[in-house]
Amino acid sequence: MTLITDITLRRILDSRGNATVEAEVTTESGGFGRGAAPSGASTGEHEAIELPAEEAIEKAEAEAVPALVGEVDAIDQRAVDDTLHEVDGTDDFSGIGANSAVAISMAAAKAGADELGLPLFQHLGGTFRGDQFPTPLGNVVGGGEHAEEATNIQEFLSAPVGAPSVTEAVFANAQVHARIGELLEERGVPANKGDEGAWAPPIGDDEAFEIVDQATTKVGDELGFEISFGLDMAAAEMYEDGEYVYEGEDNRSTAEQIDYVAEMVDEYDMAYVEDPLDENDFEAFAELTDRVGDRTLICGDDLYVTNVERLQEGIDKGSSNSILIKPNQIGTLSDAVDAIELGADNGIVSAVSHRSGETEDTTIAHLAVGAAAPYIKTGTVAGERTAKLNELIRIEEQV
Ligand SMILES: C=C(OP(=O)(O)O)C(=O)O
Ligand SMILES: [Mg+2]
Repeated sequence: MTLITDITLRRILDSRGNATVEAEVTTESGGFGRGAAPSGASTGEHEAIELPAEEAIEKAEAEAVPALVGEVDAIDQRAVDDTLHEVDGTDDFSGIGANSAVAISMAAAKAGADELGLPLFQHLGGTFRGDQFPTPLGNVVGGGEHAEEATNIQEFLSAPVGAPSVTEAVFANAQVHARIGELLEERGVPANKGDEGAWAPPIGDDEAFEIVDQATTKVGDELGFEISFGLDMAAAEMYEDGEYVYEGEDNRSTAEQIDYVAEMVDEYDMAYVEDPLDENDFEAFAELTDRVGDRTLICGDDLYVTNVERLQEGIDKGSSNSILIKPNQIGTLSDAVDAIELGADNGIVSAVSHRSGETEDTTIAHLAVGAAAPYIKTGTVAGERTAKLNELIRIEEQV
């Protein structure tokens, strides 16, 4: 037994400058772990509830800390996460806040790993994990809820599917990002950056497709392996009164949206499309997956919110062949792993993901390796993004 002996919660800054929750967990024999909650901007309607940081801390200090300290073994991640659910008493973590829950869950996992003297990915995944690395999906151009006056589509993602190692894939995405900067400059397009460090140029989606295609092809040719690309359309954010609203273009009906995405998949041979349709439209997702799911990944983020019940509905309806995994959408690492495993048992490919508001926390890099997720989406260049990417490079060196 290695009981948790202390939990400290505090407010720290996230990458947008907002307050978020950081947790520190200490165990009986000196194990220590620290975890911090990320925060989304284009959040799904069905996500677990993030409370204002101060309130989440107060509630967790009153309810969760006394139930964990001196009571639960830090190595037993299921027991930690079950306790968080019990004391919260709701099905969406609105009692203590999903931000407090996920920070404690991640800090306890790290304390457990420290206690065992194991890297976190191995504590999470077990002895036989650590030999499969995710392909990093790198946000290189974007707009939507992540940047003003930029593309309608939230994220254009470099996808180095042919990279021989995760290290080479990480560097490839950085090179694509740099190449896009040059292309924008050549075109005289002034480009700021969005919340995740992707270029946020004032151009239409069509031009962004062209530029990203050009950059991924060029860098892929230079490096000698395939770099495809993909999208996060975050379509729930565009969906108003039964139509997908595109600034500067005609709106699209659901049928037109499906046609548009299917055409773009084939025109650009895209590897991945996240949230192409509204977060409640399991049926439209299924129609699109039926059309193009044999040649690309159709991924549900806001559709599933890392929730096994929603994922089961998607499996039953054939809505997608991929799921995005965000631990803070559901509140604990155990719930996130359950979603990855339910997906894997049903041929659904997982992509473990950051949020647009992030911290230096690197847990998701370990989660992706420990759970053998085929993809990770965690940005390309900004410091809170490279924290995870650099951790993947270190993990690859260790195994
Ligand atoms: C990372 C994303 O953005 P956010 O964290 O704002 O939901 C996303 O939509 O996949
Ligand atoms: Mg998304």
